[in-house]
Amino acid sequence: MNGRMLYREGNGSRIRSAIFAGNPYPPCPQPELAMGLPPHSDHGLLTILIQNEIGGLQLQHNGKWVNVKALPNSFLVNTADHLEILSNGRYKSVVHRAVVNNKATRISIATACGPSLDTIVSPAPELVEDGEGHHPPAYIPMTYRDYLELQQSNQLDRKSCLDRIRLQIA
Ligand SMILES: O=C(O)CCC(=O)C(=O)O
Ligand SMILES: [Fe+2]
Repeated sequence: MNGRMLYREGNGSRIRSAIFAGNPYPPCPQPELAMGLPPHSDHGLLTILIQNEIGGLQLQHNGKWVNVKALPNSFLVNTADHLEILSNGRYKSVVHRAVVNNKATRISIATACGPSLDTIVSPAPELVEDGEGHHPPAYIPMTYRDYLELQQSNQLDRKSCLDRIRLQIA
């Protein structure tokens, strides 16, 4: 069973949040017919992932799925949705998924590091050019709380949450 837990810490406007997710993937007799975790990108700024030595994480790169080697005693850091929004699209949120195997249990613990739930996440003003309009804001501002609710709702119509707030730039 997967578990998620929200942790908040800080004072005044500098409150931050971390959401821990424990993901166990038991062996599957027909791994080619199953998916451990479907393709998605993470909310928050960065995700820190710890995993045991059984591989299974794949990243999407140039339209292909690439296996991530599970290095012992290491943290893997993924860029997530709010870093893409804050950087106005300069840093892309990595799309990833977890596949299963028929030999051993894989375990991962992901920590999504984000702002406080009331923070309105929008492109940083320094990265939005108003004069010549080279980099107009590319995402609709939204509180972290509303973003989490949208991501967990059934209103995404098979789109990613990021696609729902991405503005079409002419
Ligand atoms: O198990 C993994 O490697 C990925 C976990 C993950 O993507 C998540 O919890 O968001
Ligand atoms: Fe993830």
